[in-house]
Amino acid sequence: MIVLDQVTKEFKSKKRKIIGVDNVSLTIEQGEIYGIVGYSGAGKSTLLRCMNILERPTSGKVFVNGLDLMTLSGSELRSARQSIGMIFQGFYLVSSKTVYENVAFALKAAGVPNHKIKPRVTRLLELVGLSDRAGQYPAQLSGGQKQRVSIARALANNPKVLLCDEATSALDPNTTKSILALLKKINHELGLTIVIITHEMEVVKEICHRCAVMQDGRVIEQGATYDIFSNPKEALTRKFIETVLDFQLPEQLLDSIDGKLIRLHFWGDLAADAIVSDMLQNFEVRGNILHGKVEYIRDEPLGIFVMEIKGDEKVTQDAIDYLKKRVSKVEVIKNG
Ligand SMILES: Nc1ncnc2c1ncn2[C@@H]1O[C@H](COP(=O)(O)OP(=O)(O)OP(=O)(O)O)[C@@H](O)[C@H]1O
Repeated sequence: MIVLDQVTKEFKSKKRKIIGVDNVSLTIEQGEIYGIVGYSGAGKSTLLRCMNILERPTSGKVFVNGLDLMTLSGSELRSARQSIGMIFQGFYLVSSKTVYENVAFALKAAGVPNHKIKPRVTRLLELVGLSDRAGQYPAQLSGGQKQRVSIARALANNPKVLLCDEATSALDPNTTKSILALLKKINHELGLTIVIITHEMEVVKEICHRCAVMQDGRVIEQGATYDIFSNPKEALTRKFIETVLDFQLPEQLLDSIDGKLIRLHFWGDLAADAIVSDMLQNFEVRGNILHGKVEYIRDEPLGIFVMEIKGDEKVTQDAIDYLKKRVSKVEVIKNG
């Protein structure tokens, strides 16, 4: 479990003071995958680095697994960091060492006796799907494979927490998916708490149980990923969501619509088609579905349909009221 209590990080240069993280309080539960999303400069990296005191907060408290990290001495902090693994966008593998040696190095540095190193590295390479690459050098690996080595290295000393700094940002979409699947597996099998910072909402949608949105050093919105996707409160959150769930209709089509245009949200397992066809049978209106899609947030369905309804004003309103009682959310986008 990670608790950040009113954490602020200021950077001072001769000329000015920059606030990287501004009074952030967050609780990340043991065993969850937590995403922190924001544009470049929002303070994500700084916040993540405050979680293992690679960046020492100017004020506030940081607790990881019950330890108050700000009060630890240098050597206590080094030992506490063994239970906090970290991976990066740039992998940071040692190019002159093989895959096996890169992982073994983390164990040697932690003082693990030699006879325990080989079985441990073998198990870790198996876990990340690289058993057949042990003797290869980083230059012989793809980006996804390099990230797998860095995950094995980060897990070497059995951490309870894994911090991921834009871990998939340098990878193509398919490789990103396979690395996210690996992180999901590790979270599930080892019960590891995973914190991911990213500017890609797709990453959050795919694997995060909960997430926070950052802007100008502050957390402006946080919650369960499904709630954030289905009912975002802040304009910036909506903007991030639109990068994944794009329901914009072409201007030309919008101009040609003379009925009422509505957007229907179906949360969970509501049967969208059945509800819409019931409405059309019960009310004398014509309906035309212009856009309809079911997306999966982690593994939970979220359906969004955009439709035009035409008919007598009163009957149309009754039809919309009928829908409001049956679907999760109805928005009138254009009044016609
Ligand atoms: N060492 C530093 N010295 C001075 N300013 C810094 C330092 N590190 C970060 N900052 C500033 O703090 C703010 C937050 O930066 P940070 O790197 O945490 O943002 P980010 O959301 O991770 O962005 P990116 O994805 O581009 O890394 C920025 O204004 C940045 O310029």
